[in-house]
Amino acid sequence: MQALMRPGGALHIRIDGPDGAPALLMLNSLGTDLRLWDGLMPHLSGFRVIRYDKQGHGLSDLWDGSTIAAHAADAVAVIEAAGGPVTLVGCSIGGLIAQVVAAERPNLVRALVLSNSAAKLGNADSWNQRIAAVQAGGTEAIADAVMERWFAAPFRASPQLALWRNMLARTGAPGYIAACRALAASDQTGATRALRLPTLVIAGSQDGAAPPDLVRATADLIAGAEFHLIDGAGHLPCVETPAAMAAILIPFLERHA
Ligand SMILES: O=C(O)CC1=CCC(=O)O1
Repeated sequence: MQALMRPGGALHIRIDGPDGAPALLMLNSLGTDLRLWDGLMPHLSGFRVIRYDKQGHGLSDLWDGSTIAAHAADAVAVIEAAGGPVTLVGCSIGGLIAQVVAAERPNLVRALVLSNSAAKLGNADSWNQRIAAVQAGGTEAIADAVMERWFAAPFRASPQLALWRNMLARTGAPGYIAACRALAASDQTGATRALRLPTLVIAGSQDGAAPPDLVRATADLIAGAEFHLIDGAGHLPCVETPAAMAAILIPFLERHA
């Protein structure tokens, strides 16, 4: 296991793939850890894949995770520790963090992939309601409702659902709440409209958290961005439909990473 020390604590990071291969930095969604990408990894053998647990998630400490800027600073530290420019692949809040890194540190970013993400996700009221529910009952209290947003019905009927539900329900309330506060306060619309780098945007037709129209509206902000809809996928296509996601992702990475 590998740790990256930050001023406030340790980030759990993992790097797979050959040194010298084009580097990808994977940025996880809310309530998940770096295992989010396990299903996609067999498709990414030609790349150096850098993953980490964001603050308050997985094995990483929590010290300052209540702003997107703090999470973006962690992502920049991971890129610098890994030695240089990467393609960012962010899912949901991970895509929001990616947009901030791309806007503020363009020299560190070759290309941008936003999966099931947007320049603004949800609104302050909905995040504050979620924070109140987690304060009252922990992440267990919201787990069933979140599974409905994460996955389409066929995946929810599979045995794997229990494991993803456990991942969420075992995420500590402080880290989860901090990330919700970051989401409540974040709107990247202006900065994302100014992005000028190769960008791929992916949506899932069954996504209950970042519906396709919202995701497409963010693609429309970025000059030249490619938009793809995965039919039948929910909020986490890297889990639910990794082969379909790879069929979109790999040609883009071969051109731009
Ligand atoms: O938990 C959800 O509803 C889905 C989600 C929103 C932001 C994120 O990262 O995941």
